[in-house]
Amino acid sequence: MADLTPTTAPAQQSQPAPPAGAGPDLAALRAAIDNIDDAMHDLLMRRAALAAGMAAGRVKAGGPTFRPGREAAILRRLLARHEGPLPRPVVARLWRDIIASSLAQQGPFSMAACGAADGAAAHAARGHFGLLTRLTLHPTPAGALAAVAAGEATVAILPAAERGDRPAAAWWMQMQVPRLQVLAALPFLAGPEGARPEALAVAAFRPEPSGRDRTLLRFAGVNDVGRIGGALAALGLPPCRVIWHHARAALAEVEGFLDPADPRLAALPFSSVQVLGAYAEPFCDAPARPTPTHPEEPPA
Ligand SMILES: C=C(O[C@@H]1C=C(C(=O)O)C=C[C@H]1O)C(=O)O
Repeated sequence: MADLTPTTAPAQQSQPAPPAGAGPDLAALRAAIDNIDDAMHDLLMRRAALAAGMAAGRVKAGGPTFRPGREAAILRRLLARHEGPLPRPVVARLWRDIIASSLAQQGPFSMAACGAADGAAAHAARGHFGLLTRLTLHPTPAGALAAVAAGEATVAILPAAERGDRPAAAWWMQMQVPRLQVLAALPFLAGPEGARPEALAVAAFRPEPSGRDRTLLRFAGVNDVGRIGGALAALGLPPCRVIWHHARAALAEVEGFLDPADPRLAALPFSSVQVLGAYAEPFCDAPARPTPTHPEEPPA
């Protein structure tokens, strides 16, 4: 691990003199912060060069540059090891911006969200892919999906499906699969346990597992939606959630990353079951453990 202990060596010789009254401790701490900033900046430049090199060197062999499963695994690892006063949402914010910039290093990347600029989908899109990623707004989810299908945007950001959505809002019923797939849920850092994703990202390629995933299954022509949960559970796929629509369609969310060729799907007693995609299970936030500044008092 890098030695980040405060040193008195200034990072730059041209620092302004500390204000009158500021003691040597303040100057030493500021010098330590300057050294850390330089070290972080060096590492960020090295990271960006590696990401840019992946695209330039065709390491990805023409496959998609956007790999949400890998992104989720990175954030999950960092959030799990995180401690101290820096809030976890800040860690997620910083890395989402770093990753969004590395996507931009690797080729064109843009988003199509439905709704208004201050709407939920645009907010989730900006939160996940940063302020600098190109965003186009579409009046309907179908418009955002059409932009991705036409290659005008890399990902569509759509509100997460809810029971009782009007037909025009229930985009999952019409989405063209397998060409389009759900491959991420936003935000990755969820609120307290049980919080649902605000939005889903859809693109024209297959999702990849992140290690902890959920798969979305679309059922069409369903006469008795009440049978879906039991039928899935009987095959070892108990759904976390089933939502349905009066047009005899249902959307079930199951634990794990399911391959569309998984034989259990063909064994389901429904005429049409399709994998709509999968996403990394969001990380549930818990208060960061504070770093003790004093040795703990022994119990009385
Ligand atoms: C660097 C990569 O490309 C993208 C950027 C990532 C990053 O900045 O860590 C991770 C996954 C990809 O979406 C990669 O595939 O590893």
